[in-house]
Amino acid sequence: MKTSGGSDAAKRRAGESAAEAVTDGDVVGLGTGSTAAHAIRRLGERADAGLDVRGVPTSFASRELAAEEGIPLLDLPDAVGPEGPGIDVAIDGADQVATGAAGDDPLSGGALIKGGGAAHAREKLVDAAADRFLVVADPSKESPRLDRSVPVEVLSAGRTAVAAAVRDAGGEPTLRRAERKDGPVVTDNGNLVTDCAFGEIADPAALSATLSAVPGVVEHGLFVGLADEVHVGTESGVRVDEV
Ligand SMILES: O=C(CO)[C@H](O)[C@H](O)COP(=O)(O)O
Repeated sequence: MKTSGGSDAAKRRAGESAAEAVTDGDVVGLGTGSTAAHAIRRLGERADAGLDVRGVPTSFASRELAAEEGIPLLDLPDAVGPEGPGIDVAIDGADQVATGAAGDDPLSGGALIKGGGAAHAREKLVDAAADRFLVVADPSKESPRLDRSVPVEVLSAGRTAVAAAVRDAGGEPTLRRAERKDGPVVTDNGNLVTDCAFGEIADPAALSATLSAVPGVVEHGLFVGLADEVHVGTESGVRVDEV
C-alpha cells in the first residue's frame, strides 16, 4: 500500500473515527490509500463482530484489502443501478484538504485534491454517489488553499493534447512515471496520469470545470463540493469538521 506524509497514528485515528460512523446495514464506499486502509481494517473488525456491512471498492488495492478483511463486496454499477441499494457513506483519503477561509470562497472549504494513488476516477464515482462522504486525513493534508499538483487521468492517445490544454490553462503537466518499472503509471482503468502544477488554486470549482471540458481527460483529482465531513486524526485525538 502506497503511503504519503503524516504520521501513521494520526491516519489510523482518522480512519477508525470514520469507520465508527458506519451503521448496521450500510453500504460503504471504500477509499484508496493508507488512511482509508485504516478505515477498511476497522470495518473488517466491526464486520467480524457482527456489523452488517457491504463495501464498494474504489480500486484494485481497496478491493484486495476489503476481501482480506472479509467485508462482503458490491460492484459500483450494481450498487447504484436501478435495483441497487445505493451507497450510504463513502470513506476516502485526500492528498490535500482546503480548510478555506470564512467569508472568503465558500466553495473552497472542503475542496480536495485526490489521486496520489491514481485511483481518483473511481474514487470520484463512488464518493459522489454516496449519501455522505467522509474524508479521512492527518493535519499534514490541511491547507488554507489548494496548491498541490492536480492528478489528471488521460487517455494515452490524448496525452499530448491534454498537456497542451493544461499549459493553456496556466498549468505545468508532468506524466507520472512508475517507480518500479520503466515507463508511465497505468491506472486500474488502463489510462495514464499527468500531474498538473497550477500553483495556488484560487478557484477550484472553475479549474475543475476547465479540466473536465478537455477532450481526452478521463477524470481529474479536484473534488469540489463533494465532502460532507473531514475526520482529521492528530497525535492525541480526532477532530471532525462538517463541510
Ligand atoms: O486519492 C487517493 C488515491 O488516489 C488517496 O486517498 C490519497 O492519495 C491519500 O492517500 P494516503 O491516505 O495514503 O495519504
